[in-house]
Amino acid sequence: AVKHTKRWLRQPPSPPGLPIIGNLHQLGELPHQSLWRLSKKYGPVMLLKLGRVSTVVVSSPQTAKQVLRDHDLHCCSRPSVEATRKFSYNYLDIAFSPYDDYWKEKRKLCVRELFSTKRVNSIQPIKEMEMKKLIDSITESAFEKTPVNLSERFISLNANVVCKASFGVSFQGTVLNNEKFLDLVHETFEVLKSFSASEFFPYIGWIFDWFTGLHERRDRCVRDFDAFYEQMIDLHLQKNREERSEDDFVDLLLRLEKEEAVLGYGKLTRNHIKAILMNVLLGGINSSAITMTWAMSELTRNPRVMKKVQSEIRDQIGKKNKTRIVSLDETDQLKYLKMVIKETWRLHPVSPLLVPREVISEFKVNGYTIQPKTRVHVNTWAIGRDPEVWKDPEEFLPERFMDCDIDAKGQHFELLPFGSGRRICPAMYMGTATVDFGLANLLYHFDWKLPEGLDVEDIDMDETSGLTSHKKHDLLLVPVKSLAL
Ligand code: HEM
Repeated sequence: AVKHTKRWLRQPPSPPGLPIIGNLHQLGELPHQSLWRLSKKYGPVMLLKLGRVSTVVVSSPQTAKQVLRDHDLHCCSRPSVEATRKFSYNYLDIAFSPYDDYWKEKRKLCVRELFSTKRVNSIQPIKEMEMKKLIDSITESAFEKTPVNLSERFISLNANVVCKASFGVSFQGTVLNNEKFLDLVHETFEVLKSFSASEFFPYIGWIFDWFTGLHERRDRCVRDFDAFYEQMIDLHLQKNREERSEDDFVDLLLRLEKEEAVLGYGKLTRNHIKAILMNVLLGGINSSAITMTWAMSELTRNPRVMKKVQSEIRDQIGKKNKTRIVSLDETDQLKYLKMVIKETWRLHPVSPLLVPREVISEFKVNGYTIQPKTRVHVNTWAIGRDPEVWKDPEEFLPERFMDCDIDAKGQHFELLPFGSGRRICPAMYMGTATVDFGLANLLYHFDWKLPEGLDVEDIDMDETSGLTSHKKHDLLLVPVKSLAL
């Protein structure tokens, strides 16, 4: 009995909960913000009961370091959740798959074949072509003095690039014509973030989900995506490979399937290919677009920073050719732009609670015992606002990164836009390259004004919740062809 009491005492502090639902009602509409407020009262390691699921939330760089670095191996699995199970063909993907040899091999394969620097460079011509189209279309809006919906444009820019790089086609020509493709991506994120009772109330929750129609919506998305992958794979199998100069992601994965690439205890199958394509589609399209929208919103709210970053880009790139695209290599020299992007990630991390982890074996954080099967969230949103770490945390001040070695690569636990440890985003370089390249070009070619009648104070910074958190209301700005060029 003594042992039992001692164990109980070593549990992290918990906010008082209600019977059955536990602390679920305290999550509110924006869980990362509610959990931040709770952490101020209960500390940087908290234990919550979300229905039947024990969840630990850590909210400081020190505790994040213990979880993601010191005890990474103890907690680098993912929980089994019905929604992600369906989208990932029974966890055959990378992001939602549990930690095992299978996952290790899949991840290694993708890092080598899909997310490598070589691949990123090889898709650069596609990016440049799509960027040119975007600049032409924004130039038209500039002539007409009409606002551009940047939130939408960033999503379609990335969707075009990801589709071309992955499937060798633009999504306009597929079974998911035009709007349908973007609608499906949007609906998938909605479904993934919707409250799912089966996640928190095993055995009985599905009744609630069935009643609210969540099951049906989810199944429809999975079916539509499946039809899309099938069409893409068929197209690639039919086509004569010699017809195309460059292998795209589907070519690569089909080649690996044919070569019977070994993954842990098994081989790469058709369903693996589909599950991996799901990660590429959802990870590739959304995260960079979200970052670019937040960056443009912060820059518009902070004209001083906007002016400074534009001067840097225009001074460095030069003014010779108004139609030229700023290349990815050239973005290397744009030190202030990189600080602007880090500052954007500090205040607006794309995945504010990271992707949930599941504990494999017991470990301790700040002396508190964390039990196997517990879910772990790292509240990077809270860490970005911690006054112990950041001076004037609410201020958008890229200069704070001037003489400081904090980068976003997972080694500095104050800033974790890509997570850290074994589960760190494997496409960190690809994501960063997309954001650097996209912002550098839009800031080089255009000045940006608020639509008629709006003031800087009118830009709201409301967020959405979910696996990823984006700006709730679309960002609309009026482009002005830069006179400085
Ligand atoms: C600015 C862009 C991006 C950001 C900010 C971002 C952020 C993240 C974060 C926070 C995680 C979770 C890490 C954790 O659980 O600790 C993650 C995981 C992942 N991301 Fe990204 N990401 C970006 C771009 C991309 C792109 C372009 C792709 C694919 C083409 C991608 C594919 C993935 C995958 C597959 C995982 C799961 C890794 C695993 O569980 O082993 N991401 N990303």
